Formats: sequence, structure tokens, C-alpha cells
Amino acid sequence: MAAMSGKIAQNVIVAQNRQLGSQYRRESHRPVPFMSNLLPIHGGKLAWTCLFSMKLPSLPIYQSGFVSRRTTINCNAASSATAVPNLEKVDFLKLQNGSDIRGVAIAGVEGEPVSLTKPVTEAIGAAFAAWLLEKKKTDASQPLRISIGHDSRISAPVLLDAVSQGVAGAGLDVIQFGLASTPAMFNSTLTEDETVLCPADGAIMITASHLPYNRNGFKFFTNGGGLGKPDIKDILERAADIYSKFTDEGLIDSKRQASASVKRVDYMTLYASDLVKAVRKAAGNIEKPLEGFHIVVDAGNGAGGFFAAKVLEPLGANTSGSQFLEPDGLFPNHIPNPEDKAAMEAITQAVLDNNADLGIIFDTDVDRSAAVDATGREFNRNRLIALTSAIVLEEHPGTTIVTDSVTSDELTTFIEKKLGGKHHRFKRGYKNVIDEAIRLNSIGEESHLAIETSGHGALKENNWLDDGAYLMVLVVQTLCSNLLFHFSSLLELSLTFLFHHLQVKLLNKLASARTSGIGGGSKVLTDLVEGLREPAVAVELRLKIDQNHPDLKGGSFREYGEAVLKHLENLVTLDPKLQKAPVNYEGVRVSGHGGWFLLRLSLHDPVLPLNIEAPSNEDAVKLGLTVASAVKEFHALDTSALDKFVQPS
Ligand SMILES: O=P(O)(O)OC[C@H]1O[C@H](O)[C@H](O)[C@@H](O)[C@@H]1O
Repeated sequence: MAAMSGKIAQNVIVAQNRQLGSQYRRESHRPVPFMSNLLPIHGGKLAWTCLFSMKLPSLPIYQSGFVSRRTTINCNAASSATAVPNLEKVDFLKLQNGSDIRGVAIAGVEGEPVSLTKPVTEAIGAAFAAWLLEKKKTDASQPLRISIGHDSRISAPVLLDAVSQGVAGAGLDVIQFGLASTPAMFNSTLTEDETVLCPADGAIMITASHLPYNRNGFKFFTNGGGLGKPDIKDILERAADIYSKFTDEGLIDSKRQASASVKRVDYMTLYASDLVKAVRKAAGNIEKPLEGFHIVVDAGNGAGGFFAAKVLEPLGANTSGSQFLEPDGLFPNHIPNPEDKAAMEAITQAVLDNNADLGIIFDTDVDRSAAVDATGREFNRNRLIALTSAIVLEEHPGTTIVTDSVTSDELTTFIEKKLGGKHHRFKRGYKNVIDEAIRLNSIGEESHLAIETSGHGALKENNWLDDGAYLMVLVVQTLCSNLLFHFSSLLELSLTFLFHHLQVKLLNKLASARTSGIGGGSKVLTDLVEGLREPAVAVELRLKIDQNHPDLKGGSFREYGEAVLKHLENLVTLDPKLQKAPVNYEGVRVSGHGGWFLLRLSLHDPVLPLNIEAPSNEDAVKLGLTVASAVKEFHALDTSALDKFVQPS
């Protein structure tokens, strides 16, 4: 990778306590400026002007088997995450959300007490460090380094402070990136560039994706990819153990010394410039392949604002009219989520108001994306999958496209009849679809694309990395591909530029069409999904399970949800107008009345999401009534949205 201009922005003050006293003690800390002004943290609410402090040695040494040094880090400000004599009991395993950790980080929302406290977060940082040390089987002479980035959430600075303490307290070096995207964090484990202290041995992204402002969480990466469920469970078990010893002075080991460091680097500038180079290369080494294109970006006040100024503009695109690029963790404009109706309306309006060729929208941490064409037609959900499938199937005829469970029957027809591919509808969850595609390849079934209606997408050529921005690169490459797009160079670059791959792919498509003089705007993209039939009605209703309701009888919401699904399944078999999907991996999926519905358990919330698609409102209501009659005896379920939907208008 090329050297970046920003270089290392700063060394946060690191006091290396090589000669600690014989007692583990809570040192006093002299506040030292955090020097955030040296980092381009995109302004906005997270451009910390405050002083920020870390008091690392306030915790006992973690995991005595591997920690050989102790660290004192003085930044300035927020209080130490530690020195809490009577810590609350915490069920760490409840923080697991599939292959992520998620919790509540901001108090004030009724019924949602803070679960990601500073000590909990610090324990999680220490646990990841312990896990990584064990995985890498390193000798302690070379400290491992962990990169840490975050999205725009207002809890980010506090969690960054705490998780950094956990990592550095375990003797590992911390490299803070500031505001970053999830894909960039993974990429930092692959980047070979000492000016940004990469490759990192492990990476942590502080994010709760599109969830509300009060939540936050962690995603973890090594150069092997994102950690899976068993690893997350392992880390949480270690964290619980570390946490339980926080007040245990018996852990003190006088012989240990500390020399871990916390540094800050401007990684995102390097990362963005590498994406720019990727598109240029794929476009035949043209400096500004997007010249003449007007592309508006909506980052929803998440971390994706960089895509306009640092990727599209250097490529020649006009990005005027782009909106919500400034990070603001209260998300005042709309939820940063390409699945959200208001979010899609906002980017569509921006495209129309600006007569733009294309609109691009990201989620908070930029691993999901969607596009809007020049006519205001949305490329999200099934349409985005159809578009990406068309591009991938051009390159890999006959390949299997793995999707999540809420994709439409029409998408199957489109992929199989129009594009000649195979549609494998699997489970919800980006990790589920990616793992399934990898599994298929391992048993000899070729699959090049795993993609969710949520906008998460991963390509085999991109090492199965889940990257919304790379998806949009695919679009733009498509636009410029007819004359200039070289697949071999895309392949080569995509092995290097693992993230933002899908966005970049879409950008390429756009640029190639322009160069070859095919129509204006983004017609080339619209043409690619020609033939995808779409239902007149497509709704998702989310039925919440009240976890405190006596109907749960002390059981979990999952057990309750499973009971609802079983009951629905039994009812469906009694109705001759309905057919259960012959192959189904999640929930109850049923065809009938010209459409289908799927009721399933949410991956992480006490919710049963219900998707209904039908050729008319009347048919959709009929399907809805089937579900309504099945759930009416389940009093812990909030069925108000469904009741409203099936009500005669
Ligand atoms: O099951 P749901 O509540 O609809 O949420 C499902 C979503 O959960 C998380 O956000 C995952 O990152 C997504 O990959 C998944 O699509």
C-alpha cells in the first residue's frame, strides 16, 4: 500500500513503567492532552476537543499466564474505567449477539439499563487481548498490536477509553483510528504499512450498527476475518472471569512491568486513497473516471461521510447535495440503515432534488449500503441483490447466490430464470450467509456472492469480507466498465482492497457505461435488473415479545418465540390454501394467495419479524390474518402492528 500523507498523527502519551513497585497499586495520573486536533475526526459531535484520560493500571493484571508488562497511559479526561470496589453482577453471555457483542451504553431509555459499563468494556478489551495472545502464541518480546475504531455513537469516546485500557492493561499495544468503518478495521489487519502501524494483529470496531443511539457494541477481527460465535462466547467468558477479579488484590504480581502503548493514526485517509486507486486501476488507470457523474451520498450521520470527499471526489464525481455526512451519534435525520423506509426516502429525495446520476447510502459503520438510480428507483433489499447478482453472474455464470431468508420468490425467479444462476435462500444474518457460501464452496458448489436484504454483501473475490462500500464500488465499476473495466485488475485490486468493495464495484459499473456512451445517469444499472418482478405489497412488521410478561413463565423470549412459531406451523398445515416452503432454514415461511409470508425470531431482539409480500393489499391481508389468528393467544406478543395491518380500511 502506498504511503499516506497523514502518517502517524500522534503518540498518545505513554508512560512506560518499567520499574513498578512491589505492590500492584492504583497510580495517580497526570492529565495529558489527547491531541485530538491532529486527527481529522470529521468534525461533528465526535471531534473531541475535550481532554481524555486513561488510567490504565487501575486494574489488576489480567490473565496472569501471559501478561508480562504493565502500562501506564495518560491521556486526559474521562475517569478511569476501574477502581470500582463493588462491581455489579453482570451476565456477560447476554451481551453476545451472534458474532458481535451488543449492549446498552447510554442510560435514559426506559427498560434498557446500561449493560456496557466502563468496567465491563475494559474487561472485554482485556479478554480480547487474552484471546488474541493465545491464538497468536506470541512470545512477549514483540507486543501484539490491536487497532481500535468506532462509529459516530455518543458513547464511543467512553468505550474507546475503557476498551483501550483493557487491551493495554494486558500488555498489548493500542492503535486508535478514531472514526472508522467496520470494513476498514478488518482491513487494518491486512495493510502492510508501518506508517500507520499496520498490520494490526487484531482489530476492534466499536459499533452497534444501525441500532438506536443508546446501544453500542464490539466487532472483532484478525487477518483471518471477523470472529465467529464460538470465539465471541470464549471472549465473553474470559471477560466475565477478568471482571470477577477486578477487585481481587491477590492477582497482583510485583514482577510484571508495563510497556504497552496507545497511539493514534489517521488510517481512514490511507484506506480511502487505496479505494480511489482501486477504482482508477479498474477503470484503466484513468485519473478521474467519474468525471461528469453527479453522485450524492447519505451517511445518515454515521461513519460513512468520508466516501464523498475522500473517494468519489478524487475520482472526479460531483457530490454536491450529499447529506448527513457529519458524524452525529444521536442520528437526528434518520436511522442510518438502508433497510429503513425514511432513510431510503431521504436519499431518493436527494437524488431527485439534485438531478443526480446516483445516490449512495450507508449504515452507521459502513458495512451495509444501498443505491438509488437517477429516476429515484431504490436499489436496496431484493433489487440490490438482483443488481449485484447480475454483475457477479456476468463474471461467474451459473454461480450460486446465497441470500438471507427474507428475500422474495421473484428474486429466485430472476436469479435462476433470467440470470441463469442458482439462488440459495438461507438464514438472516450477514455472518450466516457468508459462512454458508464458504461452506458451499468447500463442498464443491461454487458461490461468489453472499448478500442480505439488509445491504450486507460479501464477495468470494474479496475474501468474503462484508463491506457495503465495496458493493458500491462494484456499481461504479459497472458504469465505467464497457470500455475500460478490466476484470483481472479488479480481481487483483479486490484482493488488496477488501472493504468498500461492493460500493466500489457498483461505481465501476457506472463509470464504464459513461465512458462507453451508454445512456446517461445510472440507466445501465436499471437495465441490469430489468425483469425482476416486484410485489405490489411488501411489508415487515416487528412483533415485540414482552420479556417481563407472566406468559413467559420464567422462560426465555426465544423459547416463547419458538412456541409461537410451532403453533403457526401447525395452523398452516390445516389450511389447504397455504403451502409451507419445502426448503426453509429459519422460521415459518408460507406461500399462498399469490404471495408469501415469513415469521421468524429476530437474531438479537425479543422480536418476531413478519415479512409479507403479495400481489395486492387484499392478498397481503389474507396472509396477515393467518398469522394474526395464530398469535392471538400469545399475550406477551405485541401484535398491534399486525392488528392494524389486517384491519379493514
Ligand atoms: O433479525 P433482525 O432483527 O431482523 O436483524 C437481523 C440483522 O441483525 C444484525 O444487524 C446483523 O448484523 C444483520 O446481518 C442482520 O440482518
